[in-house]
Amino acid sequence: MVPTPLTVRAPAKVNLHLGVGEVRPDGFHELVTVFQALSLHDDVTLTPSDALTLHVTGEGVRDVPTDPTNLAARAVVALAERYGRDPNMRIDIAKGIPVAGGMAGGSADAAAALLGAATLWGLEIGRDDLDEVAATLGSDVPFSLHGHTALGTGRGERLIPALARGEFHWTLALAREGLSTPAVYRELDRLREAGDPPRAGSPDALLAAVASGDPHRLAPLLTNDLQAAALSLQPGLRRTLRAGIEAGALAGIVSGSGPTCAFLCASADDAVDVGTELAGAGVCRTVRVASGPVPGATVVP
Ligand SMILES: C[C@@](CO)(OP(=O)(O)O)[C@H](O)COP(=O)(O)OP(=O)(O)OC[C@H]1O[C@@H](n2ccc(N)nc2=O)[C@H](O)[C@@H]1O
Ligand SMILES: Nc1ncnc2c1ncn2[C@@H]1O[C@H](COP(=O)(O)OP(=O)(O)O)[C@@H](O)[C@H]1O
Repeated sequence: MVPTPLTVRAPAKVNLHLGVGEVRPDGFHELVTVFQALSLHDDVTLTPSDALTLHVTGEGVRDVPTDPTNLAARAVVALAERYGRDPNMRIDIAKGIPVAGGMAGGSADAAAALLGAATLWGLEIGRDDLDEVAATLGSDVPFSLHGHTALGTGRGERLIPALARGEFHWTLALAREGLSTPAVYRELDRLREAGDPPRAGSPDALLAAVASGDPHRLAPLLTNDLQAAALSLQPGLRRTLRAGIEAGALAGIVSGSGPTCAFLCASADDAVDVGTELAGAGVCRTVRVASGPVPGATVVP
């Protein structure tokens, strides 16, 4: 019998608010963050096989490992070990999320692989069990499973769903080179040792703005403590951020650890206009438009 493949789609994210606290004894930083899942996604297809193999196509394939360090492979192995299953399968990843772009592409693949493997094996486990395995794979993986808009605390893995009304429209400027997440956290630590860069306050006003559905109210509240560190490592991003505002975006922010810049726009049409101007200005590798919030990892019927 020919094995039946199963495809799971998982979204990119942007941090609308990213407050970075102190370094914990385990090396992670204490976070208060508001995630939003966006309509830019990876598709992960699992096909039962007699070996665990990986095949990657699409955005940034050159930089995605096809060995057991790939987060989707690690997800399948972690779940197989926990529930006594055979991890052998073919994993096909169609990437739409920029690699090392601060948009949780690897986490999306891990979340998709977890949900896919649990579905293929018919595991009767709850979301809590899946969340527990997800958090061992990366701080952002639980959010990639859940999607929508959520407040994240701890190292980002403890989630509380947040209310969001309507649809927010984004233009994303993808950079030529990626940024390493640990390097950006280290750069923030260095900047904080050398001075006292401003810190994000409480996310309460931002959460109220997201609930109102009004992008004009949300725009001035977008904040990211990692932005100063990302700009310090890639100073050219300042130009990208300026160009997006000049093109008519309501606000621009580095997405998570960067270097993708995310621009909040007043409408879907504005997002396309901002993208066209940014592409013409030569300040980024390429542009995408996206909207949010969208659901987390979902089996594609
Ligand atoms: C910065 C954020 C914002 O959402 O995402 P990206 O922008 O990279 O997608 C996350 O904190 C990244 O989450 P994720 O990419 O899952 O990171 P992990 O694999 O858990 O950790 C990678 C490394 O980042 C640093 N790290 C991560 C999370 C955290 N709360 N404190 C940290 O200091 C640590 O150096 C850790 O070893
Ligand atoms: N399935 C995967 N997709 C993308 N990157 C992966 C994957 N598995 C491992 N990685 C590695 O994880 C690192 C972080 O990539 P990614 O998750 O795309 O970015 P970010 O952490 O900035 O959101 C990259 O250096 C990449 O080589």
